[in-house]
Amino acid sequence: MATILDTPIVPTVSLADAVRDPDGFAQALGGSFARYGFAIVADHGVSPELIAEADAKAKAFFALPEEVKRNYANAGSGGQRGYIPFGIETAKGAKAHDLKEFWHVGRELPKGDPLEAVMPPNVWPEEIDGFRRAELALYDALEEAGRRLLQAIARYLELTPDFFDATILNGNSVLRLLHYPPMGPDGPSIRAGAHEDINTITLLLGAEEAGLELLDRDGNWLPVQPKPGELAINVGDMLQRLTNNVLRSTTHRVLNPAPERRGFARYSMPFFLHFRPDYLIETLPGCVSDERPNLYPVPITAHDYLYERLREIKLA
Ligand SMILES: O=C(O)CCC(=O)C(=O)O
Ligand SMILES: [Fe+2]
Repeated sequence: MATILDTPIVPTVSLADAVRDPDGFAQALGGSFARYGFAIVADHGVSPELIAEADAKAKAFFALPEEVKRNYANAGSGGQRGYIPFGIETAKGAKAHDLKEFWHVGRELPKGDPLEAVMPPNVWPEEIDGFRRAELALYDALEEAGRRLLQAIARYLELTPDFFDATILNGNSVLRLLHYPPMGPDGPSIRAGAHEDINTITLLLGAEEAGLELLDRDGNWLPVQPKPGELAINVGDMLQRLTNNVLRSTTHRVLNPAPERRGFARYSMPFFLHFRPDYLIETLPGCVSDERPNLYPVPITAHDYLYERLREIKLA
């Protein structure tokens, strides 16, 4: 049988180019969002050692017995911190829950910080040595990569390049460590139902195991196939709203792979980059015109918007 060589549909862009040719990179990134609603980014500055360490600690946690993991299910924080067991998150409007368990890491705040009112404290599994250090290091590195990507997005939108820096300072960003267990050959076909992300942009690591698909502007489901270590980036609802849908929040889902890979678990690590809670999401004037009237005339803070949406996916 002839081998079909898979050429990834969404092309890879290199964040290293942002230093050499900031405008060229901004156009490449923005063009990928315009065409696919996703971008794949190499040379993002998050070191392979850091990724491997964070991944190993997450896997060690998920390998713990269910009753131990449940000690970290932190019902009081609206699903924003600690362990979220199987059977909770349900894509908006979907009947079946997703086949995944996950862990949420949030921002570490100095004691007494006023933001404690809206950002619950982190919890840490005491069974896994070095978990806290590894996950916080990845959180910081992904936040910095996200800031650099937003500088390119600002250029693409013809804003000053540092426009987003202040909007994400102390943002309510969340690192999600995900585990989808292996399935039998006859298992269900969907690992995570079709959804959009709520936040500003998402930086996803660990999507090299097949299954992630995006819904493109023509209504086709296309595979997202980053190579190991590359980041898959998508725009979330908050940036869609701010840009009056110039940048679209792309629907995506995770399918169970072909039967021969069904016996493998999927571990992925999306970083949901958020605006700071008091940032007022008010349509950018440059994204409104006669042909594109303002779809969101009433502004909303990032915090209020987040909680509206978390209730819809049964996390709050
Ligand atoms: O597992 C993945 O690769 C994607 C996860 C995802 O889309 C999400 O958790 O929002
Ligand atoms: Fe997602």
